[in-house]
Amino acid sequence: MFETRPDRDAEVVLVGRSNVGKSTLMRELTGHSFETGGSPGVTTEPNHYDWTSEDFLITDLPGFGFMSGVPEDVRERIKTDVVRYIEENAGKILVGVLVVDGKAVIDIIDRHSGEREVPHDVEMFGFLQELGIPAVVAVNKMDKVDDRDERLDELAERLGLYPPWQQFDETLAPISAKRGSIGPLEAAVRHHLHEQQRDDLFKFF
Ligand SMILES: Nc1nc2c(ncn2[C@@H]2O[C@H](COP(=O)(O)OP(=O)(O)OP(=O)(O)O)[C@@H](O)[C@H]2O)c(=O)[nH]1
Repeated sequence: MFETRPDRDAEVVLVGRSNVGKSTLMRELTGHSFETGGSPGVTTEPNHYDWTSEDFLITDLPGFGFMSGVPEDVRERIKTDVVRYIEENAGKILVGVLVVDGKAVIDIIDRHSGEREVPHDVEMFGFLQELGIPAVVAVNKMDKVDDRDERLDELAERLGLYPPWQQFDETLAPISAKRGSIGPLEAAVRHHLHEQQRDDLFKFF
């Protein structure tokens, strides 16, 4: 882990609500061990690591949304910090990975959708796109989901992507971090990295 943000140009960030399995996923991606399943919302600062199979920085941003025992103003501050971090580093962030709980995400989104309310996950997805950062949604805990395609179609729809979800496999990556099956996420991230390398190459012509 690094104390402050290392001076590297290529970065992938991980964002997500509390308890979606971000630490479990980080362990799979980096080989480091992290505290998992402890009290939610323990991480309050960005943590930087090396992505083992690629030459870039992977940053675990603090979880946002509901955290039991954490006061509202602290939660708000964490979210503001996360947003600010992404804005300030947007030029270097190659991909934003939004981690969601595949079993719970639809209910959570629907519960928080209203006239004056945009659910955090939907908001974050839109925010990354607004900043021109390719977003990949790591739909975690798929081992708990029976009606897989139906769920993923529903999620696509909530994010403004027209089903069937399979059209968006660079954006929606069903995974199970706990079981170590994260292939779709690695493939989606690589897709965006290569696309950007290609764009960079074309700039010379
Ligand atoms: N069934 C299942 N459970 C998972 C999976 N990934 C993580 N979990 C469980 O979900 C719980 C939360 O996982 P964490 O990795 O601690 O989640 P987190 O997002 O880091 O949580 P915070 O520390 O609150 O930000 C733990 O009990 C994990 O074992 C998965 O793929 N499938």
